[in-house]
Amino acid sequence: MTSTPALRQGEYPSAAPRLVVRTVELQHDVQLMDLLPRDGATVWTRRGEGFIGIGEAVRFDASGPTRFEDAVAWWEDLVAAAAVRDEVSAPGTGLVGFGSFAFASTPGDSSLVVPNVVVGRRSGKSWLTTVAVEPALPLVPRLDTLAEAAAPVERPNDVSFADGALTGTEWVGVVADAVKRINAGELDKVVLARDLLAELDAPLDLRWPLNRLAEQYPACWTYSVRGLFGATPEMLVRLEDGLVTSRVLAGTIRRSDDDAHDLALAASLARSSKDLEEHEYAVRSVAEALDAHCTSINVPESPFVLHLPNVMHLATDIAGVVSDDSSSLQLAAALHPSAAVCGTPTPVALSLIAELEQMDRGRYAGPVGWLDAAGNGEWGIALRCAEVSPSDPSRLRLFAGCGIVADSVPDSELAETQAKLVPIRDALET
Ligand SMILES: C=C(O[C@@H]1C=C(C(=O)O)C=C[C@H]1O)C(=O)O
Repeated sequence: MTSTPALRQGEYPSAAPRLVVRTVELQHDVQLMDLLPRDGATVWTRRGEGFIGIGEAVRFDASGPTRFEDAVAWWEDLVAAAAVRDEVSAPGTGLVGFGSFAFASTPGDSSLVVPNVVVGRRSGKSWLTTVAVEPALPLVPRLDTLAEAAAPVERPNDVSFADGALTGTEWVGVVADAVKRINAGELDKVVLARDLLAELDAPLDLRWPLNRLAEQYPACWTYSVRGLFGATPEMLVRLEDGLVTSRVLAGTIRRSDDDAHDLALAASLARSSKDLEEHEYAVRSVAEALDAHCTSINVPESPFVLHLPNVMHLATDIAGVVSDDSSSLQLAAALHPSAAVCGTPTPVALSLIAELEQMDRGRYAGPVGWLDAAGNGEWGIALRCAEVSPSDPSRLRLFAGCGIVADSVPDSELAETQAKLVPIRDALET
């Protein structure tokens, strides 16, 4: 498969590379995760549907405050120049890009990738898209050769975890500082995160945690883009044929091992004024940002409780009809950072995060997802994730954070981060 060197912001020639793209329907059903090669792939999947992407036809790397608009401009040029033969013509067929964006404007490290091969599956239909950079022609792989390339999955042998930027105790102190600043009237809500380091005795075979996450967290979107992988329960924005939806989460309670007790916990979460307040900030930030791009937004009056195997969240599904020609990536840019991962007011929360967390979030809590040439796409928030070190594939950083409001109890917030780290820790260990 051919691949071109990655282009950086400001480096790409004014004439975008001309891609030759071909999508064909597959006559038999596929198991996406069975097609993943050992040496990494792009993944976006939920309940067996979605995509896997192999190789890299072109990639755009961006950073800084203009990372989204630069990626949007690059994508528009790419779409305008591409020669596409699409025999399926549905959202996610033809030219598709996969992206992962840094949470913060600095230092930042964001990418949009077009794989050489994309296999997609949706509503019982499967398709294969191949991409080449002219003058090369797309190599149409046989799926059985892809499956053969998928060598047996290697299970991690030995994993050890260590504190990241701060110890648990130090982080509790930081949360206590944030509560004081909230009570002093500086801001209403801030989302504080911490990182954990993982070291394996050999380079990680990403297929191992990806398979675990997809199996164990079917309500979440399992993703992997350039070494950032996880299973997120939060959909920042989905755009399909003009209809926009968003799943906002904020307000969390840990699950017990007892289903009856969990029901009582879910009821207490739905009544908790602290969690409802935290949730309201997040819903409002998304609804206000979408309002500028939509007509007839529907925001349910009260949240429902989303049950995941490790935690339960207050959740609100917002829907609207887009009134301008924004693509899903432009909407994601408009919504980021929502108060679910940043706080209220946004600029104050952003600077408090930079001051208190003492770490670079990287692409954690940034948008991760895909878009097609028509602008359709899905952008989740990169949560419940780990980032593989680009220089050493046996080292990873894991992340988790919590919304802090006036009534937050620092020790409970630490316990909440531990519960949120369970999916990714288990996926590396079991
Ligand atoms: C920040 C994270 O999660 C976010 C914060 C939540 C909360 O504070 O209750 C809940 C879901 C997410 O919006 C994370 O998982 O790292």
